[in-house]
Amino acid sequence: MAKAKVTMEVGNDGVAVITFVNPPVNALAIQIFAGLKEKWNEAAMRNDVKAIVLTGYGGRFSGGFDINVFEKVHKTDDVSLLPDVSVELMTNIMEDGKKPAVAAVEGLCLGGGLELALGCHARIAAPRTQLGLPELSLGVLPGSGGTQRLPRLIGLPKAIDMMMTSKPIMSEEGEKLGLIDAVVPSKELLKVARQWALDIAERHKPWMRSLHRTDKIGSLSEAHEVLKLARKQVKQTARNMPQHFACLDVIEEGIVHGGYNGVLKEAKVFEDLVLSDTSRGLVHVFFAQRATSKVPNVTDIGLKPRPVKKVAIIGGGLMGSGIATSLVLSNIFVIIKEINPEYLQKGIKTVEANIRGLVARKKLQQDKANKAFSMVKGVLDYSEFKDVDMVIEAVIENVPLKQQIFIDIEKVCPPHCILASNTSTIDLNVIGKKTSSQDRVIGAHFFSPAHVMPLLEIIRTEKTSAQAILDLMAVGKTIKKVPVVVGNCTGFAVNRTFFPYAQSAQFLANLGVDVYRIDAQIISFGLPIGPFQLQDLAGYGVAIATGKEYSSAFPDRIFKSPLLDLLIKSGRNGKNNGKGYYIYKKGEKARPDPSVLPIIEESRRLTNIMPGGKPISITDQEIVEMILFPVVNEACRVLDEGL
Ligand SMILES: C[C@H](O)CC(=O)SCCNC(=O)CCNC(=O)[C@H](O)C(C)(C)COP(=O)(O)OP(=O)(O)OC[C@H]1O[C@@H](n2cnc3c(N)ncnc32)[C@H](O)[C@@H]1OP(=O)(O)O
Repeated sequence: MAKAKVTMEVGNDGVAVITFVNPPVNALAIQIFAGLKEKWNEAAMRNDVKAIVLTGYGGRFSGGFDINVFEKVHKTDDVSLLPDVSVELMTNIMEDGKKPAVAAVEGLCLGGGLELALGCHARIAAPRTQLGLPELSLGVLPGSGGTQRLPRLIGLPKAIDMMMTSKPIMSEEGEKLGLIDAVVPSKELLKVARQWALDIAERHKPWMRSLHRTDKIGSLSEAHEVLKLARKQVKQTARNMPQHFACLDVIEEGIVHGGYNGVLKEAKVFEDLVLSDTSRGLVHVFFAQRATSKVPNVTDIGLKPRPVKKVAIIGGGLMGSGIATSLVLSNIFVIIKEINPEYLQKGIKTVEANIRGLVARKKLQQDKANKAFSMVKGVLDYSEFKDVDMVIEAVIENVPLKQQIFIDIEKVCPPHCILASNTSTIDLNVIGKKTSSQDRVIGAHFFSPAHVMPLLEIIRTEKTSAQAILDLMAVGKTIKKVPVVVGNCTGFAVNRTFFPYAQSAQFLANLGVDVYRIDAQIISFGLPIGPFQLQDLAGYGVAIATGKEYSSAFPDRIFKSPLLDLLIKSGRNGKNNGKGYYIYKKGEKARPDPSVLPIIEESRRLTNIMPGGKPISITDQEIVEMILFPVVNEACRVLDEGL
């Protein structure tokens, strides 16, 4: 990787083009800011420079501030490692400087990158450039004036939405909103930006300082209403996220006391947030997610992923149809095999419903949906398996059935075909035992709903070849999942880590703690639903089947509760039949079902673990710890065993 640097070239037209160079995403490292300051000051001083164009090297403007610096701050607790650029560089030198500056943005323009562009006096973009302020997803807020300048350019509601969701928009939308002054073909980007900068210098175009604008913000009372609504939404969607509330406070400061005061408060709050536990956690997640794409002896031995164009899914149930949906949405041809026309029809209909759901939620355009519909085909036998590149078996968790399927597919598929199973618990060596192709046997564990959840757990055995692992990782990336390669054990890494979660919840319920209180505390801690509602959603059959696997694999740390059996006996099966710990009615929110309480009482009577026969007294904090600490312990075991 080239060393981070900033270059400047002054043309005969009197425009200085300042370029920052730090591939692959031109992250704004400390030396980039130092270089920018130096070059900007030089351009300001030189008589032959009339205007400035700011751009990024290699077709990507910038992926934002260098996140490695956050990591260093987290290790040292030393916030002085953060560059102090918001006021001095971006406001005083750039925005209030004596020469006009135009940002020429392309590819990526995120975080601090967009903030640099906002500090310029106009922005020209190439088509489909991503523009966004994703800082909240790292536990911080935009720290270089973004909280102040973005609302002033595009209005409060849209600016708040972009910051709260951390989702980028495209330059075409940016142009409509007033964030971008013109979208031009990539090859004309610099030419147009240069001319634009000269036009500003000669007063043919307005010299706009974003921080001084007020025209898009509306009246104070309107702004208060927008902020009130935003706070209400955050309470529902991110109630434990300090950065969301802090960001709204900082925006409000600028609305009430002016942009400059907003920038000052922003810088102060930014430092506080960098040191928060939330930021430490989310920055860890950022690097950890990327580290998953580097697997020793797989991604570093010069192998190239082979193309996977056609995939067969065996079983068109909830998982199979969800996986099929993911694949066809990424232009991979899918055949779904079922055992009878009725099941097959149901599977195909589920794929169609999944795709239609995305269109209805405006996440997919109709023409792309039509293309996806055309990529899936249902079959009842193996005759179309002769040219598939991968099979993903997604039938019920039944060892003999899976073994037979693997014997069959080994016979009918081409020799390069990857033989994958979507099992969530069963040992892959057992599944592939009766084949002689164990180097091609691999786990492809998706999470329900498979077309929505990003995680793809890839399970390797000692015999799985590096090529098969690499191919599945590449498919995972193509279908926009986060593929994580793990070792083979009961429950693999994810469910193995989480089995104590349901166990502890059952343990507490049998100790007399109210199940709805437990769910509420876990939600309040930040999980989307609690353990009992999760059981309702997954169905009790799954919990009982997997529970048996864990009992035999880890007998020394199992709590056996009769509650699920009692629930099933009383005709309950969770969301499936509308009756579980909660009542489920179409179109209504799930609500607690008081008639379940005698069944829980019966379970308590049978387990008889309440001290003195009375419910234990426990604080809310202890509930969270009793449920999640065992999960942390199990995660440590998973790491310790090298899985
Ligand atoms: C003061 C400011 O307000 C504060 C900030 O700006 S905070 C930073 C805000 N920016 C962000 O959150 C963007 C983070 N980056 C991303 O979302 C994505 O990397 C991206 C959309 C830019 C590119 O995605 P993609 O092309 O898939 O590449 P991806 O694999 O993620 O990244 C490529 C490499 O660049 C690194 N990288 C990406 N953005 C980075 C950043 N802002 N800082 C440091 N490294 C970064 C990645 O770690 C990865 O490194 P690796 O190859 O060694 O693993």
